[in-house]
Amino acid sequence: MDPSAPKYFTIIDYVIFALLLVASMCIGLYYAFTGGRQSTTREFLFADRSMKCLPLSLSLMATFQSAVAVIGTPAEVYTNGTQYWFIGCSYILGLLIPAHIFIPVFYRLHLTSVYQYLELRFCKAVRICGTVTFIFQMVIYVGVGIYTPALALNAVTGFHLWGAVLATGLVCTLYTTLGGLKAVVWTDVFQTVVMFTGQLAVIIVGVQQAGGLSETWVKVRDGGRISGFDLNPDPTVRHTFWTLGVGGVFLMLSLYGVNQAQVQRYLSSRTEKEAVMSCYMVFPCLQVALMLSCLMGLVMYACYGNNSPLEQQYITSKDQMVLYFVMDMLQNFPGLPGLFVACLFSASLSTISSALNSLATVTIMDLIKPHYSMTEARATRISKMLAVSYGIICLAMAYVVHLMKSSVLQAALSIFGMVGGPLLGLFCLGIFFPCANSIGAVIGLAAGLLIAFWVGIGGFLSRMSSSVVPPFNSTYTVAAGPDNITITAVTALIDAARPVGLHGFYSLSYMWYSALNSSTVVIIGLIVSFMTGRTKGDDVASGTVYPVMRTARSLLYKLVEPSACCTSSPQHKIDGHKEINGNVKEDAGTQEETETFLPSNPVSHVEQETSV
Ligand SMILES: CC(C)(CO)[C@@H](O)C(=O)NCCC(=O)O
Ligand code: NA
Repeated sequence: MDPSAPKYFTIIDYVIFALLLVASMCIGLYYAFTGGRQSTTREFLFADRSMKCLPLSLSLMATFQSAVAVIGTPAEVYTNGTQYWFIGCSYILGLLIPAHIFIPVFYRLHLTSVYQYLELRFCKAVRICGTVTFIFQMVIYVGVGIYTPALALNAVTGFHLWGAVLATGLVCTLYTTLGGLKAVVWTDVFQTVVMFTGQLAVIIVGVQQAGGLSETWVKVRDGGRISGFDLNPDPTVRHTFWTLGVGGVFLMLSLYGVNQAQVQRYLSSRTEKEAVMSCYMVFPCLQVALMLSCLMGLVMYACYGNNSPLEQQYITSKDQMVLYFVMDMLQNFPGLPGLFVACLFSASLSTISSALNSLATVTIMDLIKPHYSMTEARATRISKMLAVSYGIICLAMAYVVHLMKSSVLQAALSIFGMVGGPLLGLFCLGIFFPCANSIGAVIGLAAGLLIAFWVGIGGFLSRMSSSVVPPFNSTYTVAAGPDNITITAVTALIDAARPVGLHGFYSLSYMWYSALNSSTVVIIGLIVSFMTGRTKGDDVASGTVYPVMRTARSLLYKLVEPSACCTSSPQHKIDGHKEINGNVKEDAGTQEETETFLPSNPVSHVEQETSV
């Protein structure tokens, strides 16, 4: 069989793919006609604040796990080995910190959007800056998310590119608009199952094709694809333990700590405890997702070795490799290519739907409702119209992404770092530094975004202009053979041309973008705050600052004298009365036992939502 021949779908493949879209639509319709029939913003945007932790954790994982991860990660592991897997280390702190710092602060404030926090802590202007930045980030990201699976499918099977883009965009917009957050979360659960099943099926068949488990292992080991800890401290090396394990923590914080899509899920939990639990349960889910995609890369290597289909010019980019592999290896298994394509689109649908719902939420809660008084029914109608509009905007964005060319994984993670990083810095400035003021916050955010785009775009352009040099430094030796000499030569060349000055700055690993940009916001924010008259402790709305020193002291106290652990709760300061839009609200968190705090009267939440 000619390996360069286009691979075609059988009828079963089309049926499986269609089933995915139909099932997702049905879940949307179900939630459109049950419960409160999506007639309030509380139901449409917050799933009645009644979600349990299991569906939430799967949904939290699915939100930032799109086709980008499903096809980008294996391609990365195929070309550069398993170093990327160390990003899994960053999940520990990247989830513990949100669970114990961000969730308690946000949940107890009964926020309607995470940007409302910025108004409580700083002022309205900071809130709007945060919202606009978020919208910008998510619209670009969704563009990448819609376009990626469609492009891969088109390149490998000849499936109509814009047909696939339109089908995903429209189906997703429809069920998001009809079924609200409940539909978004439950389709996420269903789609996660499809995603894992598809990946697992391909891995199993792939191992079989490669000649069994031990054969697979020997091939990837001999091919140098198993990477050890790379402890090179050089921040310009793309992937090392430090860039992934430490830089990755900041990336994770920007996604799982302060991103509206995720915070909205925490806020829609029945209780704070359930929100914290869901955050904990994301950990194993994310590890499974990471493992499956890394294994897929290894299996692919075991099957093709160094004769990649890219090398043989059957495909034109790294990002088409996974799908080519699936169509190539799974030809004799009718239905499996369809299952994998369903897996790919599941990954993207779950991302797009979360993004559309969160975009509608911030637009109505942060940009529209504070300025116009309106009835609940009208607000819900507008939210639905917003979800549709953002669906269309993101489709348009897919076309813009079509015009850019970059490895999708790096592109997506760079967007998170360049736009999500400064936002993370803004929230950290508010939560950890009581002295920071509004002017500091706005100028800090602006400075963070400026540095982000300077380094991000500078790096992109300088990589473009020097594209003869591979964009990565491989620190392990690739398979022994005559090629070794050229590889050594190239490595020496890279070392000789070790970037200095501005170029050193531009060649910063994209995995550090989040850390760099969030620190810029905090540092500039603090400097400006001190220059313009820092906020005095009493002027900060209570509940908006996390008592770092107090917590540290009580932790220390616990260590020294374990019996005294129950007498001092570190969270005393983040409760009490606080002002929301001029009304002093009773906060249930004033109770001594914050652990047992349950929102006893759900009706009061409705009032708060509509009062904003
Ligand atoms: C963001 C992480 C690292 C963790 O969630 C991972 O899911 C990932 O690499 N995502 C890439 C972006 C995407 O899949 O859309
Ligand atoms: Na997803």
